[in-house]
Amino acid sequence: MLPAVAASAAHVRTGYRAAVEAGVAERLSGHGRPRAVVVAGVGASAVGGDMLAAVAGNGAPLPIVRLRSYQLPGWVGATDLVIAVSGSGSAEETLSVATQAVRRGCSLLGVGAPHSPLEAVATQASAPYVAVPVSGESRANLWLLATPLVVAAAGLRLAQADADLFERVAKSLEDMAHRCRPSSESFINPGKSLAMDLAESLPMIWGTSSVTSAAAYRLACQLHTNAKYPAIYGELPEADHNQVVAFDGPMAERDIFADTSGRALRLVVLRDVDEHPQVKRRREASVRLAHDRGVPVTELAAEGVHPLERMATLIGLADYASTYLALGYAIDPTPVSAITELKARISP
Ligand SMILES: O=P(O)(O)OC[C@H]1O[C@@H](O)[C@@H](O)[C@@H](O)[C@@H]1O
Repeated sequence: MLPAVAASAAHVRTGYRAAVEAGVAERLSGHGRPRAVVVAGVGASAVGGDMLAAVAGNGAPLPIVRLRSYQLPGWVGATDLVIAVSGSGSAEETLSVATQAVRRGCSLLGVGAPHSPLEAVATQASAPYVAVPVSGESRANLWLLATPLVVAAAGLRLAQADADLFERVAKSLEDMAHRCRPSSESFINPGKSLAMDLAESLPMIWGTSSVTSAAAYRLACQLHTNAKYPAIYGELPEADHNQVVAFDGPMAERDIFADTSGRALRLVVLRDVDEHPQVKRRREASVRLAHDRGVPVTELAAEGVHPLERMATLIGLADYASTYLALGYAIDPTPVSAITELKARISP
């Protein structure tokens, strides 16, 4: 998994080139804006939808809906764009949605493995398809799958994203890869030190904007799949209306992992420069509340100007930390046997 994480910068460059070669921006800008954009995908392939929505931001002139299931909502029709993303090109939920989109006459854009069932659906519908050279698990190819979606957002004029931006993002992921390289010791390696913070804890991971919430969800999912580890995802302000009460609960009072004193619960807050002023106040107050109750807190700040750069700093770190946490527990980060077994159990 570590080599795949280290390849993130290369994946941004390859994903960008693939999207440009497939003419994504031109093909999407040629039709005028759709009424709504639906991004369909599950697991790691769905994260690009969160990233697209975050780069488009709150001021987006149309709804951007993330769909992580089988059925296209009834309101979706011919004036809408459905973007179907699947690393393998064969996730049943995504294929089901892509097929319904074609049947309803929606515009379709596919992103995923070449020569896959998803490519066949797109090709048969004469829809654009960005074939990216996915190798192994989709989560190890996030940037190959997500970068074309940001190119699509730029094509739809939902975000500013040019070649320079993708190069800056690639450089920032390279920088993270250097700082998190295996030979670098924990005290200067942010990936290892975050893994040490998370170890022996039940992390409650909060985003404070669409940018850092996308990264928070990615961190939680990477903890599950790489480290086979539980985590609770939340975002402010919503988490202040429910999850915050866990600061007073049993997980905050004792360490379920050991007989030693200490606390299981840990609050992990992913900060952003672009927070609603009330969310900023809520974040500061929540962190103080956690401190007052002795709940340990890890605060991480997204760095950069463009939302994609800010997501890259946190996602790059999340990918390393989750892999180092797995390795710290002597767990192989790559296999996901529970998912494989589950798929086998429901296969006809
Ligand atoms: O990413 P695709 O291939 O669409 O598959 C969807 C998801 O399937 C799951 O069961 C896992 O394997 C995920 O890593 C993957 O993202």
